[in-house]
Amino acid sequence: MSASLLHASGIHAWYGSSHVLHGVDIEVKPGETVGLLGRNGMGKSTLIRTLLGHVKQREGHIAVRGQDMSRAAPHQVARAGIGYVPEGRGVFPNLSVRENLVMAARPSREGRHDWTLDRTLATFPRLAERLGHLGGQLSGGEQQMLSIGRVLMTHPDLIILDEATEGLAPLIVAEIWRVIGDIRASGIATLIVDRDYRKVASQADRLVVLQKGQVVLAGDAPALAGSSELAACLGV
Ligand SMILES: Nc1ncnc2c1ncn2[C@@H]1O[C@H](COP(=O)(O)OP(=O)(O)OP(=O)(O)O)[C@@H](O)[C@H]1O
Repeated sequence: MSASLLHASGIHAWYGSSHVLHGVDIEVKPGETVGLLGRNGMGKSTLIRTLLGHVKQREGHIAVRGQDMSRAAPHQVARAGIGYVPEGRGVFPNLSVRENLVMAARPSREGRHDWTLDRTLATFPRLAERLGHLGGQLSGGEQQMLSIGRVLMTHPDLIILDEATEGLAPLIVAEIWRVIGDIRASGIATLIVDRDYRKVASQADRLVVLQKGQVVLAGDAPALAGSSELAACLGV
């Protein structure tokens, strides 16, 4: 078994007195695609934000490549090679597309810098056509692409995508999934939350399903996709 890229165990998280995660275990191996599923409000975003260091009221153990990150701040997790495409995007509205991309750029921990501006623009031809536009002038889909492009230019080993296709038109959704496929093919691991559970199940190597802040089902995606167990957990 290959070593973990991200390994979290016994994760608890709270918002004030509200106890949201109850001892979650999750692992992502190098290059692996893990789909995180669950109905609304089951704790997916909270788990992601806890792994990234955004939720301060937390317990449990988080390691990146074996290094303890249980109490790490978000910038330390990012520096360790964990990229995040947040729900609701996260581009600078007053900077141009080029500035948004170039500002984010940094080599990987080992000094790789293969995700150049040119490669990123080749991945997102729409952004290439809008290099001088301000982030705030872009459509929702273009902002999402810019958000993913910014993360790629940080050379992460893992990209966490939280609802990357939410609220977008079908053609744009298809383009985002194409890019997610390219990202996976390039060897970057992904942790994906998306409402389209069938799509997630068809793209992922493994699935983890949350219910009320606990893992209720986990396993190989091909075995779980289309299973009655998965349907029961998701209430579909
Ligand atoms: N900032 C917050 N403060 C207080 N409670 C919160 C906060 N964010 C989320 N919650 C609550 O925590 C629980 C888990 O929410 P979370 O957003 O993690 O679920 P989710 O599975 O990502 O759902 P969704 O798909 O609706 O985003 C919910 O009960 C939600 O109301």
